[in-house]
Amino acid sequence: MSDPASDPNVRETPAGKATGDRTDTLLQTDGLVKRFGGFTATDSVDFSVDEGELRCLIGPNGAGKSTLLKLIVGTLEPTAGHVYYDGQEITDMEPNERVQSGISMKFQVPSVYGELSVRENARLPVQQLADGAERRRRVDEAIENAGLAGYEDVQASTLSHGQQQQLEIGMAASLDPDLLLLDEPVAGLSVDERTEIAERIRRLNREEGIAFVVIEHDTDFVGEIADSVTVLHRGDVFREGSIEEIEDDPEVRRIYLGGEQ
Ligand SMILES: Nc1ncnc2c1ncn2[C@@H]1O[C@H](COP(=O)(O)OP(=O)(O)OP(=O)(O)O)[C@@H](O)[C@H]1O
Repeated sequence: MSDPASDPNVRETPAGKATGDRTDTLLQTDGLVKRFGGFTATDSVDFSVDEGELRCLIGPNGAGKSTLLKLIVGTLEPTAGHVYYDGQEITDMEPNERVQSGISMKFQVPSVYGELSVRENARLPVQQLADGAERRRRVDEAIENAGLAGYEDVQASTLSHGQQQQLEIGMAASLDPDLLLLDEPVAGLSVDERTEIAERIRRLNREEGIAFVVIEHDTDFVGEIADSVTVLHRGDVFREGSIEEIEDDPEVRRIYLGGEQ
């Protein structure tokens, strides 16, 4: 990564991180707008994540949560606004470059290949690595992080839905990210599977120092894992705070329970 302070083409973050006075802001969006035709999915979103922070993103259906993550990982282009990561503007950076810079994402739609084995799946994200020993280490680490040691040769389609989600999280983590974005990683899972994934996420956060943004609807799960919570509503940040502050906020209750979306 180039030194932003010496590169005149690199735009500094609004927080001024790109200079010598580093803050611990890892990701920041500034006025991020995404329109689909005449519909505004995200409306001037200012959102930030600190290094090593575990932030959950909640909000009613259609609030713009998935859209915001796709804008951060670069699979959608913003209509307006900026994205900064580790002190540099990445708004125009290709998704694969963002991955190399340390942003990884597990999408809402499962992307494990059922006809491949666990090990073959785990090889996919790291197949570009030239160093064979490093590649094998990352594959083993992905399987270990997914809690699937002993399942290496099992066909992925025979895994439970929870194990497949864990495999995907392990694969996303094997890219050695500083920021991992997870879109509803426990949707449709049993209580036990959710607990296991909560532990997995917490361990990656504490032991590997990976910062997370996790989209999740279930506030019990959010309470188990989150350092902080952002509520998105009608495409913009509505509230930010601890899970206790968010749960006690009557306006948040109103947008969830009042049927207003
Ligand atoms: N490719 C697209 N084309 C048109 N509209 C879209 C597109 N993607 C998303 N939208 C719309 O943008 C809005 C926000 O969608 P998004 O998926 O970001 O919401 P969300 O908060 O993640 O919702 P959910 O909790 O239901 O997954 C929705 O009204 C959705 O229909």
